[in-house]
Amino acid sequence: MKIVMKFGGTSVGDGKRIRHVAELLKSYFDKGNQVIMVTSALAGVTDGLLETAMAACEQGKVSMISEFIAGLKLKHFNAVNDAIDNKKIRAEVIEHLETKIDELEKALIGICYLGELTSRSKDNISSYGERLAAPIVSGAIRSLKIPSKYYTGGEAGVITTDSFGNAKPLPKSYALIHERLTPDFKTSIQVITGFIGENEDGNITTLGRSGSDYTASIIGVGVKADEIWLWKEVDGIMTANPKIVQDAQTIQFISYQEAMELSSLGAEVLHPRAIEPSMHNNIPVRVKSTFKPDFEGTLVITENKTSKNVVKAVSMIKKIALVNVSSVEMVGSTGKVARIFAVLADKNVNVRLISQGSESSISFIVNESDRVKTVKAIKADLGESYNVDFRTDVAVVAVVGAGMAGTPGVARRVFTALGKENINIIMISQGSSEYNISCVISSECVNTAILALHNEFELGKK
Ligand SMILES: Nc1ncnc2c1ncn2[C@@H]1O[C@H](COP(=O)(O)OP(=O)(O)O)[C@@H](O)[C@H]1O
Ligand SMILES: N[C@@H](CC(=O)OP(=O)(O)O)C(=O)O
Repeated sequence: MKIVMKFGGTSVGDGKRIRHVAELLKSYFDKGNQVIMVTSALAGVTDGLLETAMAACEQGKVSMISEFIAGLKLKHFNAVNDAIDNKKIRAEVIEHLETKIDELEKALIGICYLGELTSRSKDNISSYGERLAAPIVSGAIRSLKIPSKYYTGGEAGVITTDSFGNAKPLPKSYALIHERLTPDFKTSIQVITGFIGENEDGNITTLGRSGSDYTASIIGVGVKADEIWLWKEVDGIMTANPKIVQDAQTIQFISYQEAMELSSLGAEVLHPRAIEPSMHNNIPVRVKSTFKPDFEGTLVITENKTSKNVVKAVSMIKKIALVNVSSVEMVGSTGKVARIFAVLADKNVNVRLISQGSESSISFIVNESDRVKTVKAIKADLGESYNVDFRTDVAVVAVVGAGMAGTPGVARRVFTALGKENINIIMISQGSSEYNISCVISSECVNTAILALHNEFELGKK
């Protein structure tokens, strides 16, 4: 079988875990599978890079950069020592990392002096997490006597749009990936950096936070994989975030559509766009635990195998703002709502849920970090006769499942379960697919709400 396997940041969190990942890859390769690996950065590294770049821009302290670089070196050199036995390979990898880390240090010092951090330089800096991880993983595989090469996303053929921080692959990527990766497919395990691509001018771009899942899907389509496996720290896609609901269960089968809805409604287990390329090419996606390789996890496929559950999972979105726009000018006139969303699209604001209560008002959810930009943009474009305000003390809870379509009474059960816990529903939204019902509630109640909905739809242990 031809399998693209992606390992997340926790799975490659340190040298011991990388060694475990290399052994896992070898075991599948030895069984006669053709395996390509997509790696994330070591856990916490992307956050550290972005925080340091922001601090460099705002505070301009070069001393702070030396401290960060020392920590980064230690983390990666320790990982090399724990993951790779072969001394020659170790030395090669360390030498490569030294060069890359020096390059990164210079870039960060440049940001200090310039006091400027463009979205292009932000992508360049944040790409180092994966660019430091890939040589270690590839070295660990070679140390197990399996040939391996590593590539950045761009080198592998992931050529993207220019939208730094949120880039999408250009259609030509798929043929390029095929051309570049196929020759060595059978004889080696190739390691590709997740999360990053390259625009047509050769600048590094990123596919959005947690974008390595998306890379795996893109590479899977390019090499015409039989399956794409996303290895995680959890047992698959579960009925709720297992960190919040203790008796959350692994969902054995889920459709592409349901998985997409679930991830866009806050289940951090998948990047929201990760499923799209696989879905269009009908490639099954398996979500598995690195710590329990024999457990099957979740299979994401076209046809949803029948499930007696109307609702498959519950999810939540935090760190959001609820924006309300109202004006009498909206009553009986056309194009005003379109204009609001056109303004937001122009400012790159992602609108996550929408609800129109009456002709004179509309409410929607944006990421908390976009709240001020949103209000300013609407006021600037539509004028002072528009009343725009926001609140940030809110969260979204959602129930997701294809079985909801055409099944009466689901909304009643959602509202009753929340009502029993005295939770006030501020806004409701349901897509016409009827695959989800989402409610905006006070953020203090979010965990209680998730538990109440998980119980109401009997998603826990039977
Ligand atoms: N419905 C869900 N099922 C499984 N995990 C979930 C769900 N909702 C949120 N999560 C969280 O998603 C994370 C996924 O695992 P992780 O190994 O961190 O993935 P990655 O490193 O690929 O981003 C876990 O931390 C888990 O708590
Ligand atoms: N390292 C990137 C990309 C990624 O996908 O990471 P992870 O697989 O650990 O979510 C990030 O932190 O956003």
